[in-house]
Amino acid sequence: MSLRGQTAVVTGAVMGIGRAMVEILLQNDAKVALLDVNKSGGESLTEALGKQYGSQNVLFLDCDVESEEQFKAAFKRAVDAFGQIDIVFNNAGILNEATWEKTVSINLLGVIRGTYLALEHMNKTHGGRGGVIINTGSMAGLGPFSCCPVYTATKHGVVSFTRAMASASTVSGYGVRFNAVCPGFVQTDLFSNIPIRLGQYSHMADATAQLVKKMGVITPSQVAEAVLEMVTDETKNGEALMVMPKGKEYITFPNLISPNK
Ligand SMILES: NC(=O)C1=CN([C@@H]2O[C@H](COP(=O)(O)OP(=O)(O)OC[C@H]3O[C@@H](n4cnc5c(N)ncnc54)[C@H](O)[C@@H]3O)[C@@H](O)[C@H]2O)C=CC1
Ligand SMILES: CC/C=C\C[C@H](O)C(=O)/C=C/C=C/C=C\C=C\[C@@H](O)C/C=C\CCC(=O)O
Repeated sequence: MSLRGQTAVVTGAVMGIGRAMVEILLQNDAKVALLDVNKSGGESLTEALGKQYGSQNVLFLDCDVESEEQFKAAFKRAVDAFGQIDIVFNNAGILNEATWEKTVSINLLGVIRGTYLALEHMNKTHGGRGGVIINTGSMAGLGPFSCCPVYTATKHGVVSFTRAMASASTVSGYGVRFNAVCPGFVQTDLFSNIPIRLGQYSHMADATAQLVKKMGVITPSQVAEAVLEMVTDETKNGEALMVMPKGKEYITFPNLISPNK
């Protein structure tokens, strides 16, 4: 499906899953703003992408998702350059159980901040034209992952926030769909030096390596394809899509109000 005429904002866009998403969006004719803290990497990537897809279709914005001021300015610059925002991929995240407050700040607060700032431009009840917001959760957002409790908590938060926002949007008429992507292990930079990232849980690194061996590892492009499905399929709202080597699966959550349904 062509996304011609649509504009996307991707956080954590320079490497890994974010970078794969940027490429698939450009391949499908969207204009893309890349937000990241990696300024030099972002500038050189954007120059290369500009040569391939047209420099008018790609924009790098130096932005730390922990900073309200930088994030707000980045959305404004994206709107100034492209006219509107239709697609937001709140993807920036880290895994570090030692600096756990930073993990919460980037992985959860960054997603909430990105969502609220995006709504200022997209919300139909405030003059926006609607769209879709995809947040990066994880399989660690669906079940407990004992080697990284804080990372697990942030990803559960992302999944729950996304589902609640989907309901809030429907009830309130925002015209914005919300979905979460929940990958298993993905071959990226984040998936390196695991013992150090686990901090006080580094003694669980061997058990984690066994889990990785059992589950297998996917590529960033496989995740990007799953995200694209939730971007383009207008029936998808409030979904959590798990992505693993054996395939994709939309998660069914228990109905807590009418448990027998
Ligand atoms: N790699 C994996 O196995 C999995 C990763 N995820 C999630 O996917 C998302 C992306 O992770 P990866 O691509 O694996 O990581 P990565 O480390 O390859 O890329 C992360 C990108 O985010 C940027 N970034 C980091 N902090 C930032 C900040 N404060 N503001 C803006 N940009 C920032 C980095 O510069 C980098 O470009 C994260 O939310 C992660 O939790 C989810 C499931 C599995
Ligand atoms: C060490 C963490 C490596 C990468 C983190 C990556 O960012 C990520 O999010 C990967 C998640 C992969 C999760 C895979 C399976 C998770 C399963 C759990 O939800 C429950 C299953 C088993 C529990 C085993 C345990 O360690 O407690």
